[in-house]
Amino acid sequence: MENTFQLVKNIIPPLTSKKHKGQAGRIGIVGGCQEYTGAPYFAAISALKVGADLSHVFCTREAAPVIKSYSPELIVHPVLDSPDAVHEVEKWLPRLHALVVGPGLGREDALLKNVEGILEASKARAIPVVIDADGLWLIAQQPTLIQGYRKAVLTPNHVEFLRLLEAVLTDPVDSSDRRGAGLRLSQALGNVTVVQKGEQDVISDGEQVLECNLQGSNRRCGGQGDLLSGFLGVMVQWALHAGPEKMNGFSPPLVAAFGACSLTRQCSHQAFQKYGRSTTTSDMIPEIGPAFSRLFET
Ligand SMILES: NC(=O)C1=CN([C@@H]2O[C@H](COP(=O)(O)OP(=O)(O)OC[C@H]3O[C@@H](n4cnc5c(N)ncnc54)[C@H](O)[C@@H]3O)[C@@H](O)[C@H]2O)[C@@H](O)CC1
Ligand SMILES: Nc1ncnc2c1ncn2[C@@H]1O[C@H](COP(=O)(O)OP(=O)(O)OP(=O)(O)O)[C@@H](O)[C@H]1O
Ligand SMILES: [Mg+2]
Repeated sequence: MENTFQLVKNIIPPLTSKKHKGQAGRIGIVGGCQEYTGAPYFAAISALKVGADLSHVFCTREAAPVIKSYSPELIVHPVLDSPDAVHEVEKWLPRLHALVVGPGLGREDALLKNVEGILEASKARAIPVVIDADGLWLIAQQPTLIQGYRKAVLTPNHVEFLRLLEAVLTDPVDSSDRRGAGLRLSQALGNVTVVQKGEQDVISDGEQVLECNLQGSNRRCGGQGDLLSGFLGVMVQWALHAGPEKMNGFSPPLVAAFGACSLTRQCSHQAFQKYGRSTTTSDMIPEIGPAFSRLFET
């Protein structure tokens, strides 16, 4: 794993006085509905805390005031359930470096239809997309939406991964062979990167497999995956910007995913050392800076 940490270090843009606001990352989160406001908040704040300059949330009308009230740092657009949602998001796309689609999105048909349009518009502009949570529900219904799009990264948990396997692979596959199953799924999706979260995170782009088994914690409180998706939104565009020559033969999304997984686990580890059983995802947020320094700035 040591060498892979070096690859992540190579993609981190230096902090210098020569840059203007926005150059380290402008990220959009697509998600947030009546039931779920925490998930898009976690994804959006983690993007900022890892180093993005601006973090936008595109959510439903009802969810917006709630998400805004969590943080003055987020830019919140209450557009996702509007009749022209796709256009409302599309007009921001030229100003965004990456999208994270799914945290707290819910599964309402009308919203998923809008997200379909947003994904098509993002692909047309070659914008990297991280797809998580209910975004993966949509992909399981319609895998062709991201088929062959190498700037897409999927971040399924255990259940979401099994759902994708079932939807995408025609032959039976032994899901207990996590490396083999991840490789097969990625290949079947045309080399979309797949991050299988779990006791070890298994990451594959259909050609290679990386595993992240950095010590995390035994707390499984909700929201940790949302933090991961926000980190990845930022890191995937850092990695693509750094270019393949800095990757030692790995693809940029693979290196970015390894970085995001490591950082999530390190934050979980540090928060658990302080709060033990009472650790929640909110306790991981103040750990982002120290965890990042520890892993990538030493
Ligand atoms: N504070 C919030 O607003 C949060 C909202 N969330 C949102 O909640 C929505 C549903 O996400 P879920 O992740 O619950 O997905 P699902 O609704 O597909 O539920 C998966 C279920 O499987 C269970 N499960 C997880 N790991 C398992 C394992 N290894 N073996 C067996 N069962 C397992 C979970 O407890 C969960 O009940 C998404 O929109 C998500 O973003 C979550 O991100 C958590 C935090
Ligand atoms: N058994 C485990 N041991 C150690 N770390 C784990 C374990 N399971 C998951 N993780 C870590 O927890 C983080 C979130 O993964 P998880 O599977 O809980 O995602 P999720 O269910 O999508 O979370 P969320 O509640 O945000 O939707 C990842 O960094 C993953 O590495
Ligand atoms: Mg999740």
